[in-house]
Amino acid sequence: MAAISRAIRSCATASRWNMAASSKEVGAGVARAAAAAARRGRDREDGRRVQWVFLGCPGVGKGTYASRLSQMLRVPHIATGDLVRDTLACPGPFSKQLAEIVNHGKLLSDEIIINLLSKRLEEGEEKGELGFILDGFPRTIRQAEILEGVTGIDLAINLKLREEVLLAKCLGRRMCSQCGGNFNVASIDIEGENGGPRMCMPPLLPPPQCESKLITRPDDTEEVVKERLCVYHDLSEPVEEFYRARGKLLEFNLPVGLPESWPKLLQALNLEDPGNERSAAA
Ligand SMILES: Nc1ncnc2c1ncn2[C@@H]1O[C@H](COP(=O)(O)OP(=O)(O)O)[C@@H](O)[C@H]1O
Repeated sequence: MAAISRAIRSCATASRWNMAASSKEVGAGVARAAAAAARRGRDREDGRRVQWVFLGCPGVGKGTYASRLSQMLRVPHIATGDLVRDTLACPGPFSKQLAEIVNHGKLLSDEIIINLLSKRLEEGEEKGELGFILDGFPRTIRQAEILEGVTGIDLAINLKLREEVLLAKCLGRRMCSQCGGNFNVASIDIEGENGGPRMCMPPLLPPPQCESKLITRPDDTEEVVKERLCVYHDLSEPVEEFYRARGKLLEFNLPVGLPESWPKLLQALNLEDPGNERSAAA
């Protein structure tokens, strides 16, 4: 990890990322890569843990699924959006400058985001962390090239959901300012596409003690979410192709809510639900 964070930082600052390394692993089967990586993640004898990235539009649920998988596979869940929000919470000219960009739905420069990520990886390394699930990084081709040049990514999981659902989910997001819990007040019930089943997602409401303390992210307004979706299509969607060309992309269309999607995602990743493992062992 120390080597990775140092290398990422030096690539970013000196603009010397290794593009040659990026074409090495073309052809690895997605399912095989997923299964092998998952086995590594669950094998304590093997020093190597999974190194996965989550791709997908704002509001698709990257944070929810990345966080669940990271607990299951015992690797840190590193969300660059969280690193940015921690920085914004520290008052000063730098956070003011960042807020101007983030609250307009734009991406921060590759240099800024890579510095934040390198710092987080260094801190993790000091604590003995192994492997990672990145959420919200890479978001540009340049970020993907830098990452590929310094370490192997086993798998890129690309979550997909219809655009009108993404917008509703972002607008419904709430956080408790006291306990930090994440909720969603949106109640989604829309016609299926091409005669498919209706899409229903019930709200995830806060407990009574959090109700009066709910806050909304300043970048979760309709105008800014629409801008973030445009930025995703322009700058981040090409990253999907980057991993597809290397045989590392797992596309996953989220069926409906979490209870239905989670077991299907585990199935796509060749992972056993720990709940089922427990019942099998009993
Ligand atoms: N990899 C990145 N590159 C550039 N900017 C980033 C990156 N990750 C996060 N940010 C900034 O932080 C904001 C919030 O990120 P995140 O919580 O991941 O948003 P989203 O809900 O849109 O996926 C982004 O809109 C962007 O301004």
